[in-house]
Amino acid sequence: MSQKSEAQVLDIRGVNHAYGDLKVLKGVDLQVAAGEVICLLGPSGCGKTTLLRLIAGLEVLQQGTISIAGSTVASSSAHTPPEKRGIGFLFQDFALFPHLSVLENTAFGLVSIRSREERNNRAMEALKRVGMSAYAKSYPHQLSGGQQQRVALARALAPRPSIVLLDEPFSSLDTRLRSQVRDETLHVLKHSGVATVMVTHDPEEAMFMGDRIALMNKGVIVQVDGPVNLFYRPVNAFVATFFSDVNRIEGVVCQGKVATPFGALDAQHIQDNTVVDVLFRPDSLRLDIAQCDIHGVIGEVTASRMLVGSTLVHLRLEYCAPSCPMHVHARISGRFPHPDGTKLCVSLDPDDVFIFPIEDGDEHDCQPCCDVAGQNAGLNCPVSAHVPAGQGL
Ligand SMILES: Nc1ncnc2c1ncn2[C@@H]1O[C@H](COP(=O)(O)OP(=O)(O)OP(=O)(O)O)[C@@H](O)[C@H]1O
Repeated sequence: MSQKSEAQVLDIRGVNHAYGDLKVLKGVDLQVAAGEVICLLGPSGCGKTTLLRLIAGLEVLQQGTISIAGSTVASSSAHTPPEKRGIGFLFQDFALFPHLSVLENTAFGLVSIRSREERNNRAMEALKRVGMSAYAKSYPHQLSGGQQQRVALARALAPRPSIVLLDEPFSSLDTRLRSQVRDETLHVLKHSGVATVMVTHDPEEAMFMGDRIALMNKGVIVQVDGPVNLFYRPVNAFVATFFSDVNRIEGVVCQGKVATPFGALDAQHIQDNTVVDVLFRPDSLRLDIAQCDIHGVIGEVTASRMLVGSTLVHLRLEYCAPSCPMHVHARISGRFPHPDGTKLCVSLDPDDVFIFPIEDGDEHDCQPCCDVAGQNAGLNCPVSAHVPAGQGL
């Protein structure tokens, strides 16, 4: 390993990787600091596992460099084998050896320690950290899924690695156990001060676990940021739609504005005639049994469904009807008392709206349309759709 003086524990620069003609990673840069948990998130096939395998050394790097704790472990001319990279692994299926006890499993990666007693002490220390020391003599088949996961975490941490790599570590656990185990895992990782890279395809899990999230799409990191910025300051429609359901209105910027049922929204930063997505989350809509002012539009409840702690309300907006029928979802906290068919005033806080040019959209000429009051507003008539979370646009 060649020496470098890098402040970050993990430093990935300019990584490109292909399987035959399939370009899987395209110019990936990523840095991870000690004690930081970073989640690689993205749709199936975007390249998360390939990136993790390259960091681990399970895949030979084709282009770029990967440095760990200041040493280059992979480049076009160097490949440090996985066992010499100072990495701990935690896989989906935990990969515990069935014929070894919990203590023996945990001590497995400590071969560099000659003294058996010292190895066992170190393994016990790791088991204590995850609350499993009382099970040291048990075998994996005698443990629950959550206990097996804790042993696997102890085994990953026992050699005191600089980085732990976790590949969908909670996916084999049922929903209730999963939230408990991931909470415990987060505390253990943060307490140990190790740098962590975790692959997940679940946005909520990434937000729960990650100090930062690298959101990937088609082999590229689209945005790497803290969960709050990803949620409230998405760089494009893909990011905005990945973390929650959104309502989508397609419109055209005319005179620096885009027409919506909630009034003409400011889009000065986008060129006139550009086709745009206007995106807003269901919980950004306000529903009132009251007269609408210029910022609201009448909506008829077509259905409502109680979810955990909130209700999703389906609404048909009376906007330019029948030429622009609009279906939107609102999410209100707790129970929704109104039956289907109720007419409500639906309004939207303009600060909760994201407007992005549609990347492959054609330019449209501005055509006269109607405003909230049904008058000609000189703006294009938009169309609406609802985008489920995790799909991306
Ligand atoms: N060994 C391989 N040989 C050929 N193609 C591969 C190989 N491994 C992965 N791929 C392809 O590379 C692309 C990226 O795969 P990768 O497993 O990195 O994605 P991912 O984001 O982890 O997906 P998932 O969430 O479904 O696991 C996919 O199209 C996959 O089919």
